[in-house]
Amino acid sequence: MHRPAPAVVSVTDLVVGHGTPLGPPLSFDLAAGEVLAVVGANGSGKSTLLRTVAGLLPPLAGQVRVLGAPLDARSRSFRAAVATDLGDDAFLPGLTVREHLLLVASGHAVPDPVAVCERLLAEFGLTDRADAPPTAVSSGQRRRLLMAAAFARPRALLLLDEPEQRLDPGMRRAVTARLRAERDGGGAVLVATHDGDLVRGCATSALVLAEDDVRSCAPEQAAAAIEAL
Ligand SMILES: Nc1ncnc2c1ncn2[C@@H]1O[C@H](COP(=O)(O)OP(=O)(O)OP(=O)(O)O)[C@@H](O)[C@H]1O
Repeated sequence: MHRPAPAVVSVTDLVVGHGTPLGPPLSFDLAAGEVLAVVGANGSGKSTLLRTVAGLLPPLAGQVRVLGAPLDARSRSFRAAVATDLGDDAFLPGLTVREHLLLVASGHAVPDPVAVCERLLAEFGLTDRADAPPTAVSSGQRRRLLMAAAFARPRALLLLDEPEQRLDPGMRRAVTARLRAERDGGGAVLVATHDGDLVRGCATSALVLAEDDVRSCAPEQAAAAIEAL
C-alpha cells in the first residue's frame, strides 16, 4: 500500500515566545519541494518561530515534527536533515573562508568536498576572498559564507532567517534563484524575510505574522503585505 511521505515539517498548535506567547497558535505543514515564506513587521516573531523549529528555543505549547519524528535537535537524524542560516556568525579562529566551507562539507561526508566548495565559493562570489579569515571580509561577504555553508552539506530542510540581509541586489537575486532551485530539486525551505521579490521569486506559500494574528496566504499577497508595512 502506498503511504504518502510525511511532511518535512509539521507544526501543530505551536505557541512560540521567550517566556510569554507571541501571537496565536500556529499550524502548518511544509512538504518536500515547497518554500514557505514567513513575513511580518519587526518583532512579529519570525526569528522566534525559526529558532523554535531549529530546536534552539523550546515551544511554549504545541508540537513540531520533522520528517515524521518529534523535534529533537540533538538527534543525528535531525542534524543530518536540517541546514540553517539564522544569521548567527561564529567562526573558528585560524581558519579561512575556504577552510570553513570545507569543514562543513567534510564533516557531513559530502563526496568530493573540494570541488563542491570551489563551486560554492564561485557561486557566492567569494573566490577572491577564500584565503582570508571570515573576520577580514565584509559583513555581506560573511553573510554569503554563512549561506554557502548551508548549501555545502546535505539537507532535507533549509531554515533561513532574512537571507537578504546585508546582500547587494545582485546577490539577493542569486539567492532567490538558489532557493527556487532548492525547491525544484525537492528541498523544503522555511524562510523569514522582508524581501517581497524573494517571496515572489521562490515561495510556494506564506504566513503573515502580526500581533494577535497569523494569516496563511499566497506569495503575492505576502509580498504585498511586506510592501504595505
Ligand atoms: N532573546 C530574547 N529574549 C527575550 N525576548 C526576545 C528575545 N529575542 C527576541 N525577543 C522578543 O520577541 C519578539 C519577537 O522577536 P523576533 O526576533 O522573533 O521578531 P522578528 O519578527 O524576527 O523581527 P525582525 O523583523 O526585527 O527580525 C520581540 O518582541 C522581541 O523583542
